[in-house]
Amino acid sequence: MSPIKDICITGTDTDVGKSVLSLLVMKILRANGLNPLYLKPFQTGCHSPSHPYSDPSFVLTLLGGGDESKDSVLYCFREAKAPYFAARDAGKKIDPAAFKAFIEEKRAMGRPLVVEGAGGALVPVTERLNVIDLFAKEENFVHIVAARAGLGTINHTLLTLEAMSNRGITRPFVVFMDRDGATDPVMIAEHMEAVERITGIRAVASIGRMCCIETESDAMAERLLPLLRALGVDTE
Ligand SMILES: Nc1ncnc2c1ncn2[C@@H]1O[C@H](COP(=O)(O)OP(=O)(O)OP(=O)(O)O)[C@@H](O)[C@H]1O
Ligand SMILES: C[C@H](N)[C@H](N)CCCCCC(=O)O
Ligand SMILES: [Mg+2]
Repeated sequence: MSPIKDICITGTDTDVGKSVLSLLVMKILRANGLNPLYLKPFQTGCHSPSHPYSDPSFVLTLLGGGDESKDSVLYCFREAKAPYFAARDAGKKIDPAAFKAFIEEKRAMGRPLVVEGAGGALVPVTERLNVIDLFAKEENFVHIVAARAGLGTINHTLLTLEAMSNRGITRPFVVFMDRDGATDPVMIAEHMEAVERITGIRAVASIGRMCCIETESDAMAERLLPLLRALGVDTE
C-alpha cells in the first residue's frame, strides 16, 4: 500500500501541460522521500511506449534513472486522436476492466501512482465511457486538473470541474499551467480566485514557462509543495 493516495492528472484539454505537471509531481514526490510510478494508460500518437515523443519517454527521461516507459503504457495506438477513435482505427477496443486490472497490478507494487489522462476529461475511451468516467471509478485517487493559464480558462476549468463533480469527484485540485509564459500573473491570480470562489475547489499552484525543462524543473516543482502538504506528505 502506498503511503499517500494515488494521483490522477486530468486536463482541461490536450496540450495543456499534463505531462509537464506529471513530471513536476514525480519530482516533488521524489524530493520528499517517495518513489512514485508514472503511468500513461492510454497513449495515442504512439509509435511505441519508449518512442522519444511518447509521454512516458518525456517524463522518465527527464527524471533520469531506469527506463520504465514500456511498463507505463497499457494501450499504445498509432493515430494521434482520442483513445476510442485511435483504437478503432487499429481495429481494437479499449477494455475498462483491463484498465482496472492495470491500476491494481501497479498498486500492488506499493509505490504512489501518478496517472496521466489523455487529452481532456471528456475524451472518449470507449463508445460510452470517457477518461474521467474511468478515473472516477477508481477509489483512493486524488485528482489534479491541469488547466491552461490564459484567457478562456475560467470557462474550460469550471466545465471540467462540473463534469468531475457529476461523477463524484468533488475535491480535486487545480494547477494552472502558463505553458507559453504569455499570461499576466494578475490574470492568473484572478483565474485562481474565480475557481476557488465559484467552486470552493483549491487552485493550489501556477506553473510558469520553463525555457529549459531539464534545468528548471527541480525549482519549478517546489511550487507544488502546498499540494504535497494538502496530500498529507511530511515535507522538509
Ligand atoms: N511550464 C511549461 N514550460 C515550458 N513548456 C511547457 C510547459 N508546460 C507545457 N509545456 C510544453 O507544452 C507542450 C504541451 O505540454 P504537455 O505535453 O505536457 O501537454 P499534455 O497536456 O500532456 O498533452 P497530451 O494531451 O498530448 O498528453 C509540450 O511541448 C511541453 O513541453
Ligand atoms: C494525441 C494527443 N496528444 C492526445 N493524447 C489525445 C487528444 C485527444 C483529444 C480529443 C478531443 O478532445 O477532441
Ligand atoms: Mg501528455
